[in-house]
Formats: sequence, structure tokens, C-alpha cells
Amino acid sequence: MILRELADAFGKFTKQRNTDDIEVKGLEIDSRSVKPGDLFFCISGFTVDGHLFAEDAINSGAVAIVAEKELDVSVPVIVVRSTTKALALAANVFYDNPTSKLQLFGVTGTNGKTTVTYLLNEIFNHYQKKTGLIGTIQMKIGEKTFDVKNTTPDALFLQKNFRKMVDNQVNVAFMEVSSHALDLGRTHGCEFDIAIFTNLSQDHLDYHKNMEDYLHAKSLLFSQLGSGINREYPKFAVINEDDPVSQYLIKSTAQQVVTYGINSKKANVTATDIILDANGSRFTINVNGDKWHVASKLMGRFSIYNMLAATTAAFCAGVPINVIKSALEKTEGVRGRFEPVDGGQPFGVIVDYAHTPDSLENVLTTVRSFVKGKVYVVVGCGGDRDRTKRPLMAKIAVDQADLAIFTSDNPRSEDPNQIINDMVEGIDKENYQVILNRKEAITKSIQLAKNEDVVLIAGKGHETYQIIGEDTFEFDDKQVALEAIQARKN
Ligand SMILES: CC(=O)N[C@H]1[C@@H](OP(=O)(O)OP(=O)(O)OC[C@H]2O[C@@H](n3ccc(=O)[nH]c3=O)[C@H](O)[C@@H]2O)O[C@H](CO)[C@@H](O)[C@@H]1O[C@H](C)C(=O)N[C@@H](C)C(=O)N[C@H](CCC(=O)O)C(=O)O
Ligand SMILES: Nc1ncnc2c1ncn2[C@@H]1O[C@H](COP(=O)(O)OP(=O)(O)OP(=O)(O)O)[C@@H](O)[C@H]1O
Ligand SMILES: N[C@H](CCC[C@H](N)C(=O)O)C(=O)O
Ligand SMILES: [Mg+2]
Repeated sequence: MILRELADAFGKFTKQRNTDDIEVKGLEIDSRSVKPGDLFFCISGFTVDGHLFAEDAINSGAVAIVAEKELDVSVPVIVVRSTTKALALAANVFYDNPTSKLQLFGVTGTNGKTTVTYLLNEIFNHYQKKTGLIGTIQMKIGEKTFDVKNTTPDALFLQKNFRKMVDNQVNVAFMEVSSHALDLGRTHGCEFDIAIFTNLSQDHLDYHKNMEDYLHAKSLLFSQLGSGINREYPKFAVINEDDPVSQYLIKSTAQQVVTYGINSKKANVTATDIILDANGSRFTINVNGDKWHVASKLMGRFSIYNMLAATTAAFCAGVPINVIKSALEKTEGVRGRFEPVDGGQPFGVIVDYAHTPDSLENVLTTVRSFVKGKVYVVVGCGGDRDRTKRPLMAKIAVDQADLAIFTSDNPRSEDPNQIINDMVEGIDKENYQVILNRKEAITKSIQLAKNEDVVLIAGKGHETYQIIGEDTFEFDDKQVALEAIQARKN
């Protein structure tokens, strides 16, 4: 593509040297991946300033640079106010606006995004559609899976892969839209057709100034809904009416709103006759005066919310309710989300991704509601993340469990001892132990458990690694638990 054709996407810019007729073969944001003919975008990162790598990019063959300031380099430079935004808009043009050729579902909210995208994926696969998915665990294009670094990756990754989806005959895709991504403009240029809100509770206050700021970031998915050119698919905002911020989000969108809920009588799609037990959940979905009974293996009230969110969105997209019902009844749930570990032991072991106060409260309440014996929880808090959630999570753990074992999650650059200190500060109960080493903590909980008890291993869910300092080690809660169960038998 000729650079002139991309330039319109940049908005306001100035040029250092004539850039018009330069042939651009690809776009790149990482100097280490630049190939000859690429246009390199200097991103001012959180860790380093991408402008420092312009020379490296040129040495690897970059034909021009997009930067936020003039640079003394040998190739033309386009100077824009925000390279992140320019990247998003340019990637959209370069890959020929792929999301306008897809029916795109975006799911935002503090908890439940991964689960709702997976449920939607299963519903649409059940409906015989070839689908795409991008989120915390992985990216899927049809049956193929790919690794992702972020829940919502950068704009270049997104547009490149939406193009891949379109080229592979995928015409419906589901993605998690994190508040970071909305705030940083990673999704600029994505044309969402159905925007879904799960819930809002405390997280990420390391990044967002306060809860209002966090909510505002989430609301961008709804205020930007339908602002693109894709008119092929109807636009819907699907909102959890039971959440206290629902009215704020309803007001942020100009598109049609369809709500779901359990408590609110006003919600368009509701769940009634709810029965929750150790085998899963049974409930009636009510849509437009019609009723369907669902028996699902997914446990807990929070799972009903996730199923309602997916049902409402799929229903808006025209999927017949019998297809939705049958997909919900078939689903085994998502890896690392309230996932039972079965090593033949006479007590329950559950691996779950709860890493926020609200999610921990939800899963522990669910465990409590069916356990006959004691509840053990093994939990830590991530380093380089919201510190203020640490004491809240620890309090929930000691309030809800018989014994909490506080351990390391991904300490990252922080001192693991300090993370635990932050957690236990203010706790006046004694039903906890600190075992920093996560393997030892899990093993201890499994040694302690007796018949009818439940061990909940929280925080890392599907993750198969642990980040300590700069190093990433192999670590899989489920595997470690199975080994401990085996060791106990020997
Ligand atoms: C804080 C944050 O969001 N960081 C993201 C950011 O990294 P960064 O700003 O640190 O990048 P950097 O290392 O400073 O580099 C700046 C630029 O220089 C370039 N560079 C760097 C080195 C070099 O040799 N050459 C070079 O060109 C880099 O490619 C980059 O373009 O840009 C990267 C590329 O897009 C992201 O992968 C990275 O996410 C990190 C891994 C992260 O942990 N982010 C979290 C906070 C996050 O975004 N989480 C949300 C929400 C999760 C949820 O709740 O579900 C998410 O969507 O994942
Ligand atoms: N609707 C919900 N309400 C409250 N908690 C939930 C809900 N759904 C899931 N959870 C809890 O949150 C955890 C994470 O769920 P999930 O991965 O679906 O959320 P997410 O929003 O994708 O999280 P992340 O922000 O890490 O991407 C689950 O393991 C469970 O403990
Ligand atoms: N998407 C979340 C995941 C947290 C998972 C937890 N295991 C941790 O590392 O804190 C985050 O990046 O904040
Ligand atoms: Mg997720």
C-alpha cells in the first residue's frame, strides 16, 4: 500500500520529508519484529519509549516512521499527536476495515468476560457458524488456536487477525474488551455490532484513578457502538440491569438497549425458578413472555448472569432459543473457571480465576452453599496490580472459608512478602496461614482436606505459568493439585 493512502487515517499530522509515494509492505510497533518495507510506529510505552527504537527499526528495513515528535533519522517521519491512535486507524485501513465484514460482539465488565465470550462461541458453533474469538485465554479462528499476550491485544494485532478471520470465512467474532484497551484506544476502528456489559466492581485501580474513571472507560464501548460504517448487522447494547451502573451505561449509548437480570423486574430477559446445587443450575429464561427451562452444569448465581448475558446477545443476533438452550445445557464451562479437579479424592478441589474481591466473594459463596464439610481457600494477589484490592480479598477469604492459605499469585516485580503484608493488614481473625510458595500452599491444603471438604484454589485459573520477578516459570494449579492428590494416596 502507498503511504499516501494510509495518511488519511492519521487525522492531523505533519511530515518530515516527502512521504507520499513510499510503498508500505507492513505495519510494526516492535523494532525487533520489523521487516524490510515496514512502517514503524513509535509507541510511548509504560516501560520504555518506542521512539528510542526508531534507528533499530530503520536498520531492519523500516521505510518510514510514525512518531509523536520530530526525529533525526534517515527515513521520512510522520508526526502525529498520538501514535497509538494513528496505529489503530492506520491498521484498520491497511487491513481494509475487516470488522465491517464481521458481526462483532464486544464483552466488557469486571468479571465474566471470558466466560461470556466462550458461551457465545459455543452457542454460535452449535448454530453451525465458523467463529472467531479473542480474549484472556487465547485467540481462536475456527478450530485453530493462537496465543495472546493481553485480554484485548493492541490495535495492530486486532486488525491483522480480524483480517485473517475474514479471509478464513469467519463472519462472527467475540472479543473481550478490557477497560485498558478502551482507554488506550486499542479498539479504535473496531466496528462492534453487539456490546455486552457483565458487571462492575473494584479492580485495576492501579491504572484507573478511581471507580468513575474505570466506569467511564467501560462506557466507551457503548458510546462508540454503531459509530462505524457497518450497517449489515443490527446494533444492540446488552446490559445487566441488576448492576448499579446499568442506567449510566444505558444512557451512554444511542443504540437499542436490551437488558437482562435476575432481580430487576424491568429487565427484558430474566431468569426465574432458580435452583443452584452441587450439580449445577436449573432455571427458566423469560424472553418476551416466552419461557424456556435450562439445566446447566455451570454452578453459582454468577454463572446464571453469564448465561443470561450470552443468551440475550445471541437472541438479539437472531439465534433460535432452542439452539441457545441446547448449547447452554451442553457446555462444560471454561478452563480454569470453577473447574473441578478430579484425582479420585474423597473431597472437592476447584481451580478458579477469581482475582478480584467480587469474584472471590461469588465463588466462595457458591462453594459455601453446597459444601457439607470445611472450605479451604488458597489465594494470593498479583504484583504490579491494584494494591487496594488485596486486603478486601483477604478479608473475604477469612470470612468465607474455614481456613485461608495466603500465597503468591504472580508477584511480578514486587516482593511477595509485601503483597501478603498488604493482604493481611487489618485482618483480626486467625483462620489463615501464610505459605509463600504456591506449590507448597496447594499441597498443604490438599493434605488438610477431609471427606466432604472443598479446596478452592483461586486467582490463576487457566494460567500455566507463574511470574516471579522477571522470570516466568511453568506452573499449573490443576497439575499441582493432581500431583498433591496423588502424593496423598501414596
Ligand atoms: C501497561 C500496559 O498495558 N502495557 C502494555 C503495553 O506495554 P508497554 O507500554 O509496557 O510497552 P513497552 O515495553 O513500554 O514498549 C513501548 C513500545 O516500544 C516497543 N519496543 C520495545 C522494546 C524494543 O526493543 N523495541 C521496541 O520497539 C514496544 O513494542 C512498544 O511498542 O503495550 C504492550 C503491547 O501492546 C502490551 O502487551 C502491554 O501489556 C502488558 C503486558 C500488561 O500487562 N498489560 C495489562 C495491564 C493490561 O493491558 N491488561 C488488560 C486488562 C486485563 C483484564 O482485566 O482482563 C488487558 O487487556 O490485557
Ligand atoms: N458474572 C460474574 N460475576 C462475578 N464473578 C464472576 C462472574 N463470572 C465469573 N466470575 C468470577 O470471575 C472469574 C473470572 O471470570 P472470567 O475469566 O470469565 O472474567 P473476565 O472478566 O474475563 O476476567 P479478566 O478481567 O481477567 O479477563 C471467574 O473465575 C469467577 O471467579
Ligand atoms: N487480567 C488480569 C489477570 C490477573 C490474574 C492474576 N493471576 C494476576 O496475575 O494478578 C490482570 O492482568 O490484572
Ligand atoms: Mg478475561
